[in-house]
Parts: sequence; C-alpha cells; structure tokens
Amino acid sequence: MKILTAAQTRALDQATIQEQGITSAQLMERAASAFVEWLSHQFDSNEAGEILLLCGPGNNGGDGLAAARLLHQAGYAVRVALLPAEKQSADWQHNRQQLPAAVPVAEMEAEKLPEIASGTLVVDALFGTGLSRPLEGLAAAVVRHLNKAQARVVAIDLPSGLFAEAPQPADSAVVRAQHTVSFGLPKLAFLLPQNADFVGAWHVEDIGLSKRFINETATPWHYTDAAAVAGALPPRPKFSHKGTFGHALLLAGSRGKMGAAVLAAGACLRGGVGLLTAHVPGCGYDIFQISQPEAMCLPDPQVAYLSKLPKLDAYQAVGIGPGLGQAEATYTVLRKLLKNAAKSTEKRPTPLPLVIDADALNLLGSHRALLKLLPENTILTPHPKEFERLTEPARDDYHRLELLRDFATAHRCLVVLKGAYTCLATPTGELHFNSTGNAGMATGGSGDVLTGVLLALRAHAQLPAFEAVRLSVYAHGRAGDLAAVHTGQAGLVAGDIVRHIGPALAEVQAQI
Ligand SMILES: NC(=O)C1=CN([C@@H]2O[C@H](COP(=O)(O)OP(=O)(O)OC[C@H]3O[C@@H](n4cnc5c(N)ncnc54)[C@H](O)[C@@H]3O)[C@@H](O)[C@H]2O)[C@@H](O)CC1
Ligand SMILES: [K+]
Repeated sequence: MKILTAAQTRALDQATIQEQGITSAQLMERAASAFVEWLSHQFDSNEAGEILLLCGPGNNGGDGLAAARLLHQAGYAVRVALLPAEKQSADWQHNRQQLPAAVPVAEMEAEKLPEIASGTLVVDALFGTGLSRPLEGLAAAVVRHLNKAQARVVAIDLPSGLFAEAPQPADSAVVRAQHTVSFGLPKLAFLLPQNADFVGAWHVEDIGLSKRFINETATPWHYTDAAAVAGALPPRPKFSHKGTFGHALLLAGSRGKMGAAVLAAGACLRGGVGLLTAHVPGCGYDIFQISQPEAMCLPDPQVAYLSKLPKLDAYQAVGIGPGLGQAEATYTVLRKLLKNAAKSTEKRPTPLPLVIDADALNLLGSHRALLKLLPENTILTPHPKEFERLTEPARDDYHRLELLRDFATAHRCLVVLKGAYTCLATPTGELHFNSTGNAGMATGGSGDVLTGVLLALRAHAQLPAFEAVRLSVYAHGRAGDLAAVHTGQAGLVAGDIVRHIGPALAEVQAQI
C-alpha cells in the first residue's frame, strides 16, 4: 500500500471527484459515513453518551459537521463546538446548513471553552491534512484544554495539530487521540514512534478513492500489508530436493551468547532453507549440535569467539552477527567475508548475498572503513541504536528516515531498521514500513530470529533480494502475532516466534 503526502492526498481527492463524476460534498459524505460507521461499531449510543464534536473551519471540520448529522440521525446524542474563523470551506458551509436544528451548536471563545467531563467521547475534527503551521491562539488553547480533560478522543483523519509527514516543534499543541480514523491510505505520521501518543490506534477506512491515481502516483513510502506479500513465496515444487532451497552459512555465537546462534539457526531452518551450516566458536559446538540437529556445524579453532572464515564456495547466502561478540579476530573474519563475498566467481557472477546483524553491525560501526566493502544488496538489520553507530544521532524520527534513506542509497544496500513498523530502506531510496508484529516481540532474541528468516529467504534462488527481505520482515512479525495468541505479549519469547514462522509463511503462500 502506498503512503502519500498531504498534497498528493488533495490531488487524489480531486482525481476521485473528476473520475467518478461526484461533487466534493459527496466525497465528504462518504468520508463522514465511513467515520460514523467505524464509530458506531466501536460505541453504541449508550456507551458513547453525549458526543462532543469539535469542528474547525476547513474540510476536516466539514467532515465533523457531516458526522454530527449522521450520528444524530442514527440516534446518538451529539453537540457541536465550532472554532471561529474568517472563512469556512464551501463543503463546511454545505454541511453546516444540513445540520438539523435539534443539534446544539456553540461557537468556542477563549473564555468559554466547551465543558468536557471526564470520559466524554470527543470527535476531533478541528484540522486535518490542510494544517499549514503549528496551532496557536484559540485553536492551541482548545487542543490543550481537550488534552487536559480525561476524555475519550477519536480524531478524524489526523489528530489536529499534527502534520501528515513532517515533525512539529516540541511544545506545539497536538491532540492526543485514543483512535485516529483516516481515509483511503495511512499517513507517514502514523508510523513514527514520536507520534504514538497523538495518533493512538489508527484505522484506515475505504472511501473508494481513485485506484488509477494511486497506481500512477510516485512515492518513496510504502506500507507492507498482507496484499503486498501475497504470493511472494513460490510454492515448493513436487520434485524439489534440499539443494533447491539453497545452502546457507551462519557465522554466530561467542561464549555466553550461543543462544543467539541457536535461535537464528532455528529460524533459518523454519524459514525453509535447504541446508544450513553454522560456524561457531569451539565452546558452542556441543550446544549447537544438540539444539539444532537439522543443521551442520563447523567449530572454530578458537574456543570463545570466531577467528576463521570458512570457504564460501558451497553457500548461496551468509548471515553474520547473532551473539558474535566484537573480538579483534572476529573483526578480521568480517572484513574477509565482505571482501570474498564481493568477488564474482564463475558459478556466481553477482556478490554472495549477506545478512549483517547485531555485533557484526557494531563492528561495522567501530570500523567504518568496512562500509566501502559492503557488496551490493547486502542486508543490514540495525535497531535504532545500532543504526546510530553506523551514521549519526538523529534529531527526530523524520530525520532518522532521511539518514536511513541516504545510507541505503549511498551503500547500495537493504537496511532493515527494526522497531514497531520496522522500516526497510532499499538501494533506490524506497522506504517500506512493515505492518505485522507486536510489542511482545520487544524481547531478547527476536532480532536473531529475523536474521535467520532473512538468511533462509536470501538463500532461496527464486526470490529477488528486495522480495526476500520484505517477505522476511513481514513473516517474522506475523509469526510473532500468531505466537502471541497463545503466549500473550508478556509471555512471548523468541523461540515462540521461531515455532510460528512455518505457519506465517504458509499463510502468505495461501494468499494469492
Ligand atoms: N478534499 C476532499 O475532498 C476531502 C477532504 N476530506 C477532509 O478534509 C481534510 C482536509 O481539508 P482542508 O484541506 O480543508 O484542511 P483542514 O480542514 O485540515 O484545514 C484547513 C483550514 O485550516 C486553516 N489552517 C491551516 N493551518 C492552520 C493553523 N495552524 N491555524 C489556524 N488555521 C489553520 C486553513 O487556512 C484552512 O482554512 C482532510 O483531512 C479530511 O478530513 C475528507 O472529507 C475526504 C474528502
Ligand atoms: K482532526
């Protein structure tokens, strides 16, 4: 699914109006109906009590006025508070006229802000995508007044005061909503941690916006939902054998961190790899062989950490990092791996696919000269702190996205920035936000599991690099969601994610 800017969203509205031969008021009616439908599923008229709709002067306020009428007609008790302005939009005026006289309407004043008792259901329709500057004066006072009340707040389209795709000054007034109900496509602002307290849970309602316009509009931002990965994993042919799905090499583990190697290996096997060999330090040999009998194991001559790079000829992908430690000898292994993977051979004209995670990323961060050696399409899987070690501290989440995009294009690699809505940056500068996963996955080892899935799907001959990464990130999150059904979020451990990778991939395969 694409994510568009506020300006593109306005153009999308216009294109829809022209293409479908409807008026802008009819499109607003669709938006308001979709909103009211959502609200009435969430709260019946008893649960809702008297709903207060705060309406601004533009089309967001117009949505609010139309919603007030529809809610009143559906039997809800509503009252409207208007934000005074010099002029209102045409569709606002239309919906103001349509509002039944039985609905109480008041104009807000600085000295007379609407009373908001604790628990009141408030619809925030002050400002949406038309916001042109941070709120000030009466509008800011209304927002602060609302945020102080212990209200249940549902925002239409965007929490008022929030920009759709840019940061706000730190102290600006922004509505803190429990829910945000938007139309057609999600907004970039919804996906960033710094906006979580404003946006709350967000929902996107279909209002029949022009599919042609969306298809034709270019954007760097995408949202990976089930439809994006449907059919991405080819079915396993009947006459396949273990060679068909690639032989992967995992370089992982050090004394005290063998669990990371075991988890990554388990995930790689559940990710459908044909064969897996793990190269582990001497101390990890027994641990690994006992816990992953399906994998082969090469012990390093060093007991506590990795010091040697095995021959790479037999492998279709290599993963390095989980539990690795940062010994000097291990740094040498990483440097050699980058150099050897980049060399083309007769059997392999393109670089050997690599997945770089955890301590291997920290080694890259502390030896940045290595970044020049990254073979094209290498996958890096930093969390924000690891990413900062590779680049610089980000001013905010928007700046971090810029750094991410610049890094992926400069080094021609695929960077998976881990978090809620994990963001995959491609060498061409696209950003793909993942839709699956839950807070239970914020637990030790879940990153190692992702590395294992990535390794399996990168070793798969039929999956291009981007497809393999997008699918891995999606399936990893989905496996966490399936696991949490049984364990709850607090009880979820990384091994539970491993056990649900198979079902998550099967689900993707079943969706065409
Ligand atoms: N255009 C369309 O056809 C549709 C628009 N929809 C709704 O319309 C919204 C966008 O409407 P608009 O473009 O009218 O924009 P808004 O309703 O977000 O606000 C624009 C108005 O607010 C003023 N304004 C902007 N920033 C301000 C500030 N900081 N302080 C005070 N006033 C400020 C502008 O001058 C303008 O009058 C969407 O978010 C959505 O809710 C939906 O009804 C779907 C259809
Ligand atoms: K709003």
